[in-house]
Amino acid sequence: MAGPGDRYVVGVDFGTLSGRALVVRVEDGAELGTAVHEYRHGVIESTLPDGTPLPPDWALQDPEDYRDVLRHAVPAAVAAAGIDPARVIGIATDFTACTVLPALADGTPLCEVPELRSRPHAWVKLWKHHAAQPHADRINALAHERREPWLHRYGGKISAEWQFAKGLQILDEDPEIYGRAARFVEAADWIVWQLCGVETRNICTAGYKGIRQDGHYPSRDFLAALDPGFADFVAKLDGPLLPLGARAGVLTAEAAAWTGLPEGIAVAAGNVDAHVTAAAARALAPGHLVAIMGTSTCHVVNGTELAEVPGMCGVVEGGLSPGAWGYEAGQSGVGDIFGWFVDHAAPAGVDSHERLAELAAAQPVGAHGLVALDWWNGNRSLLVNHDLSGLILGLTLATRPADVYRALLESTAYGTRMIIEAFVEAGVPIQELVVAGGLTANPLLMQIYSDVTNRPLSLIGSAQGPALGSAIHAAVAAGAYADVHAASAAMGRVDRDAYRPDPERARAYDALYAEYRSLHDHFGRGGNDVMSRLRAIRNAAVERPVAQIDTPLEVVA
Ligand SMILES: Nc1ncnc2c1ncn2[C@@H]1O[C@H](COP(=O)(O)OP(=O)(O)O)[C@@H](O)[C@H]1O
Ligand SMILES: O=C(CO)[C@H](O)[C@H](O)COP(=O)(O)O
Repeated sequence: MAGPGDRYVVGVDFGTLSGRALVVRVEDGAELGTAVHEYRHGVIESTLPDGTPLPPDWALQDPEDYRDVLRHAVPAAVAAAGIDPARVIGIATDFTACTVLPALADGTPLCEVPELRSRPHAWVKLWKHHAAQPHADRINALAHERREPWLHRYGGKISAEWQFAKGLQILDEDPEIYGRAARFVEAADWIVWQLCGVETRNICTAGYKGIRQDGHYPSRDFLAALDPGFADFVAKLDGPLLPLGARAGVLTAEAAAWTGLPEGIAVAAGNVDAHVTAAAARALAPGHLVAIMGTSTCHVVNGTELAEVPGMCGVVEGGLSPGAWGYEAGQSGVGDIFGWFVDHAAPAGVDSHERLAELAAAQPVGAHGLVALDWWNGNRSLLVNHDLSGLILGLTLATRPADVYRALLESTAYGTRMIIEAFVEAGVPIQELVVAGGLTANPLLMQIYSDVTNRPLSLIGSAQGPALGSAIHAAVAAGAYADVHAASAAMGRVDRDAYRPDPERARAYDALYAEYRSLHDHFGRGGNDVMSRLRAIRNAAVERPVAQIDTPLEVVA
């Protein structure tokens, strides 16, 4: 219940398909009201809103959809909470990342410049835009050749999802758009710019999604060697860099009118949906790995020492919270893979998560005879290759939909186990596994993760982890707490050891995991590059107009 002397903060989580606002009491983190606003354009994958076609592997968004979240979800959350908006003292946001846009010097997205609306490269590139893989390959090859010192901070490879690959793709494919982009800005920072009218950059996206290490981006020399036109790319990225929980500015009159919140309240520095969740799960102490499981999974953990973990997304000082080395790894497809099966493969009658999970839960481990590789959306960690694709091995005439569904759930658990083992082997201790995100609602999935990793699983005590994490950062930015650690202790929630591994199932999974590992290495580490070849064949086929496909008409006749 809201009390008359209470103070509140608002956290806004910008996800892949929607934005959610949450009103939280500063003193104890109580969640008082929430609202979701679906993006009108969702993920723009096959054509721009005006019908301009997009090539394969593209994923764009419309920045106006983000402003609409401020206009709709924030006032609705405040109304649901039944509080007096005048008692809100701060707002903070978190975003998917690397979700990045080219903009004019004043922050206007290039896709909002009328003559540029039909140019695909003028739009926001969503984190899962995977068409920059050739550009990531070029960056990685040159960085290895030149032994660039920052490469090991990214597990030895920069991802096609990150800023430099996406920026280089723009330069390569639409140099005019590249030239018009005075700023190349993470949506995480752009939304803060919209709220407070001041352009800032946050240490988290600059480190993990840009390549900013030890105070520097890659050298001009390196960028010029990639492409002379790319030499000054960093000038588009640089800006006042803020630690997490810092105050970026105050709410402008315009943003106050959008949100219904008081003009002049604190606006926190930008942050990432995954990273901000660690504070909500009270998991900022070293060794508490948080897996934020939804469309994709991000794994974040603080460490006291700097270690190089092959295949991780990155390690950034202060990237998760000030005063520690924050590590990130991830799986690009998790809930999306289960969703694909339900929507496109499961027959009517068993085409719901609930029904498939119920049938799959009745099976002993291994009874389906299947093992799958969870690469439906490429592989972020440990292989960092978005040309990889999915595989299901062991199908027979006896295989039923629930068997495949279970194998897909398990495949993502094996992927997480690979990541945990990579951290531990590289000297980053993992003491606790905490799960957050929408997939915590699937008990079968949670038990499988506990059994496959042979670890107890703690669950975040909130269904709105990222939004609560943002609210915690808003409280710090507003000066209610000395730092993020203190705010997390007072406002975060975790249910410790909610799932425990069963020793027999864990043993059975060890055998299946060994099979997963060997398939993983075979298809992902050069044993057989068939997945890359299939991707190239597909790309050539879809890029060719149908009329040019060589149909052997005489044979058909
Ligand atoms: N009961 C379920 N079991 C497994 N996957 C699910 C279930 N319900 C939804 N999903 C999948 O989870 C994803 C949504 O997760 P969520 O955490 O809500 O979203 P986001 O990652 O965008 O924040 C979708 O990909 C959907 O297909
Ligand atoms: O890369 C990430 C964070 O670093 C996330 O995977 C990305 O932001 C998408 O998150 P979600 O699956 O929750 O929509």
